[in-house]
Amino acid sequence: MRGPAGGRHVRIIDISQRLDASTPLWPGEPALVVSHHARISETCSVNVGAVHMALHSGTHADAPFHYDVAGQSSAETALEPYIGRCVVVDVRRCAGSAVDVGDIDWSTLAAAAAPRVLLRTYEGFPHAAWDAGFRAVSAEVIRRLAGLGVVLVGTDAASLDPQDSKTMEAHHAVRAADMRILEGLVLDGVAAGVYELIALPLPLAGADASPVRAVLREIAA
Ligand SMILES: N[C@@H](CC(=O)c1ccccc1NC=O)C(=O)O
Ligand SMILES: [Zn+2]
Ligand SMILES: [Zn+2]
Repeated sequence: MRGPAGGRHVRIIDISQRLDASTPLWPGEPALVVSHHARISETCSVNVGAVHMALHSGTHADAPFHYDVAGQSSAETALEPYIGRCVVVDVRRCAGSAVDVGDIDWSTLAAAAAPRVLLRTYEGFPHAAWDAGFRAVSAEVIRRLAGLGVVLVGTDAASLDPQDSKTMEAHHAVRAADMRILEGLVLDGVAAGVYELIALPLPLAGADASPVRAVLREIAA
């Protein structure tokens, strides 16, 4: 089938938050501002804008530099982890404050043979307000995923570690296994299963995170 752009028609599921002044922010972070320093008028032929945004707002990729003083910035990190086969795992029934080893069906996960794992914790993404009680991920889950060869872990929560964490155990387990992280995904209505993920960080020099436009493509059966 041919799509509007003339290419083969594949269903693309956008799993990115919309970025505007009401996008929920980590407490104390600066609000997103898109400003315009040129406006179409009699003397100017174009609109031209600039953006000011917190790097851990919206759907984003943490760069290793976020949790490692010697880690790579968004500009330096390889892109391979951010494109390819992934599995969406439904952990909505998880009862604790963090996704634990017992909340995951490991045999189904291993059978998916996907080097990228996205965890769906929310029934519905909290677009209207910051959710301080988001569900973190235990470091043991990260270690188990690393043991299966997973190179990227994503979550619809704001972070892998609890908001008040001082130890950042999940992030450090990610660092130990040199994995990559996506946070703030929107997985509402996304069925558990295997997809192709595309979620590329921008080559922002020195940045500890980058916004991504994260999408899933359905894999033809
Ligand atoms: N750990 C979070 C982000 C984070 O820690 C953070 C983000 C913005 C402002 C402060 C933060 N942490 C600090 O105390 C993350 O996983 O990306
Ligand atoms: Zn982050
Ligand atoms: Zn993080």
